[in-house]
Amino acid sequence: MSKQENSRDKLRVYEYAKSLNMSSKEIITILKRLGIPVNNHMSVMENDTVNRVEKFFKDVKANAAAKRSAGDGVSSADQPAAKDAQQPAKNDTARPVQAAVSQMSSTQSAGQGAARSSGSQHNQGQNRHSNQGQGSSNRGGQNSGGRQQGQGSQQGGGNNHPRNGQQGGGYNQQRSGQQGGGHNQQRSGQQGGGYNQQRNGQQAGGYNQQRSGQQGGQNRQSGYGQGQGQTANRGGSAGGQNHRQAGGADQRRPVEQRNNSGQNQFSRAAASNTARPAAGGQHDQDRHGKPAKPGQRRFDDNRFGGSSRGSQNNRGGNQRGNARGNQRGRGQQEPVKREKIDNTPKKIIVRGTMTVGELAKALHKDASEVIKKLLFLGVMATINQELDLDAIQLLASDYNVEVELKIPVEEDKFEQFEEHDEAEDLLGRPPVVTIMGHVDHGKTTLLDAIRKTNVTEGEAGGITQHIGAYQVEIHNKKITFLDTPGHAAFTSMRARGALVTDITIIVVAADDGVMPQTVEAINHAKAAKVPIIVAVNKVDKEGADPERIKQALTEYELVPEEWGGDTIFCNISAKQRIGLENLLDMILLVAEVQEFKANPNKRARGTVIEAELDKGKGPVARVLIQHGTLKVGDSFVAGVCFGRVRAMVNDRGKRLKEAGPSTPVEITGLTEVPQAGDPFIVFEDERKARSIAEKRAVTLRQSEMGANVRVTLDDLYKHIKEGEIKDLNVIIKGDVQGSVEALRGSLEKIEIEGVRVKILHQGVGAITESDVILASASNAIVIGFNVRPEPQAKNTAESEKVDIRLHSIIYKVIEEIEHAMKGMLDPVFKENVIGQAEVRNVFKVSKIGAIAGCMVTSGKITRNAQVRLIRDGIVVFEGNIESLKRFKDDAKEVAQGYECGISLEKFNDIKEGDIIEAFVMETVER
Ligand SMILES: Nc1nc2c(ncn2[C@@H]2O[C@H](COP(=O)(O)OP(=O)(O)OP(=O)(O)O)[C@@H](O)[C@H]2O)c(=O)[nH]1
Repeated sequence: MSKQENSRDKLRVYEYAKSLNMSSKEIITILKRLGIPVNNHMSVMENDTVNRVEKFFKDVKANAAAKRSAGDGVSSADQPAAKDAQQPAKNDTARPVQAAVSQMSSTQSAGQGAARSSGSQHNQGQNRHSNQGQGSSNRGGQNSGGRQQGQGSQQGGGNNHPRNGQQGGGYNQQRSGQQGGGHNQQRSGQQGGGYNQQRNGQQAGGYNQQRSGQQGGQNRQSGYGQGQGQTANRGGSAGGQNHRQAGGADQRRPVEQRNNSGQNQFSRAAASNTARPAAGGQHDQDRHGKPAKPGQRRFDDNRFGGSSRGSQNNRGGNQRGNARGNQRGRGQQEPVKREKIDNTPKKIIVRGTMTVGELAKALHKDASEVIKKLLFLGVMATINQELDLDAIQLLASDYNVEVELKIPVEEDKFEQFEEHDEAEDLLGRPPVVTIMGHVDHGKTTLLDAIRKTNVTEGEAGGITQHIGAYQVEIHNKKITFLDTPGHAAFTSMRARGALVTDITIIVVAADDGVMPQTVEAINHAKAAKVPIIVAVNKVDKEGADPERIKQALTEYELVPEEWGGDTIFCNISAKQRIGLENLLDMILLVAEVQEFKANPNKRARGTVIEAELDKGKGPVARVLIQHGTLKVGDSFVAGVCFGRVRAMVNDRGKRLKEAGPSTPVEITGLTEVPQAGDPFIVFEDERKARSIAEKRAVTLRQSEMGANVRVTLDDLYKHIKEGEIKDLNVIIKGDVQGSVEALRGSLEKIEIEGVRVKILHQGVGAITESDVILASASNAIVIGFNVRPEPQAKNTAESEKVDIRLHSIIYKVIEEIEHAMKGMLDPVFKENVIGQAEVRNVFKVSKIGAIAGCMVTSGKITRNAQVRLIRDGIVVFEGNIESLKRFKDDAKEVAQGYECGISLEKFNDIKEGDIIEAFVMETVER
């Protein structure tokens, strides 16, 4: 208590508990019982709290005293030692409290529960004995161990006495219940007999074994306590027996003590027997399953009883042996505390999360001890529970153990690692170039022309292989070209997290000019922040006007250098092979400025450009090495596949033993076919590669099943609030340039809480798959203004979880975006397209107007659905159905695969080939 007084203002639960020789958990339990809020052992106890707890103790003591005095009358008949047993109680204020706590803490672990119940079955006899034991040891006053026992039994004693005559079980139940997981262990380090009693129950399965091994001396002295403890520990099927046996043994042991040192054990035993004939008899019955002769019994109990226990639990047996030895040698004076050798390591190396068991092993601790510590931290953990780094560090610091983190990043998420190289390890590497542009502007011709123009000497004559990329050499410098032209391929790789391109070449045919896909390509390159070189192609053609191209591209912020901009323009003819060298020089120039570098002296990392199942070679992957050097025999992971490089060839079909940064190679030796865009990385051995690939496969499946990770207007506000989003990326597609421009202008004006709308791409026409892929790669939303997504785009949007918003009124778009940014999107309606019908014929009927003879191509058309008429991806009408007929009859709905006649309310301009899309508005829960 003095401690409290000294530092009352900052008294923590554990300090208070310590001052009472109790565990924090017990105090916490009391606090909770008293309705005082408490978090853990570190919680501060206010004066008032301490007073209330002390009052609680007093009440408990008073109750116990009352019970004792009531019980004395009963117990004195069978237990002459009972009074003595009470005396030590006075010395130990904590004990009754513990008993009280034990009563309360019935919500302990299952193991404890088991222990408790078995204890209660077997302990009836024990209780009685323990009381006797206490009593006699106290009377003798020979040793403190005896006294402690007395204390321990006293709590029980108080409760027991009345029960002894009637039922010993109650007492034990309490005691055993009292002791939750690890507490008792700790306590046993400090205390003798009384403890052990408690430990007994406390320790379901295993704990005690160790404990008792360490604390033989104490246990011995405490006698019955020890016995109980051991028996409880042993638990399991033998538990029942053990209890009984222990009971017998325990009973005797205190008697030995009592009967004092110097006498031989047998006679002591005999004395003890005579002291409690009834109890002894009962025990023996328990133990042997039949009544035995008293004299023999005692001998057996002391010796063989002990060893029989020992045979079930070697440590227990030894312990007892030691204890006996100690007892004799020391004349039962002092409880011998065997020094616990502290083999706690100074430092542990942590390579990631660990299970409780693993951590305990690393700390050279008993798992139960670690579990106990976790309990104090408010974490219920099992031995197989994984602990995160914080928990590991916290626990280690509790043991004063330093933690050295050697975490090789999360190896299974290797695409997220950033390569860190010392500047001196970095060497120049060839730039990786992608060619993009509008259809037929000459991308393929250019790729072929470059490939043929520059064949590396020495490799000349090799068979050109299509491996998704190739290298050319000019002025002794290499350039790598990815030979899948087109921005869709480029962006779908980017959407998969692969950034392989260093430079993009936008090919524009000088005779054609800037076309929609040229703009798309520019926007894709810009979104990926990759430098652009414009190749004005087909300059050989009549009517070619490169200047016009330059002019047109200024609109897209591609301003030629001669006009004060920073974009390189090269006039070429891919077909005539004019200007190619200049183009390659320009690529090298950009590369020089950008200083593309990599460390070739480490394990390889790259990206799968293509992969397929080859009939002869099995799974084949074409990989662009981006860091390090790939060697034949290397084990690797590609996406969720793993393998070992069996053979490696370059784009000339030449077999390579190793390949450095920016080299495209085709490798065999995979177990499965990865996907284009998959990350590729080498691991030290195949076993590791396999386990990482397996982990990745699981993660992939989980993420596929998981929630939408892309931004949608519905969760935009959440992302903004969490600071994840600074720009809302938007792609606009509209029916006419005017409305697209108007929409762009209005959207760009929006700025809410520092978040702005950034238009990544805009265009006229239906929403294409390429738009969706760009949105997916750039975490953008797509706004369709009077346009619809193409079927393929719709599917991709669904699979990529890209949010497409379709509107026909500008202010509604603005309102929706603004509301989304403010987190105020009304939980109103969401359009649900229920079906589409294709107009096959149009019949003009006087008075009625146009009737569209349709085929329902998907879903269904219902009479009361709203509809929109779509022509070439553009919405030309939105309204209601006037009539829906199957042949001559009105129909409520017409399903997919059936023909029907549809007339639209106040709209007759229906044409063959139009699509009638039916939709209903549904309320959506946000
Ligand atoms: N006159 C002339 N024709 C060219 C030139 N480059 C390409 N062509 C022709 O333009 C046509 C289209 O060329 P491709 O290389 O197939 O164009 P692309 O951009 O790859 O086309 P897609 O693969 O459909 O996107 C072919 O008939 C080529 O012969 C050039 O420099 N001059």
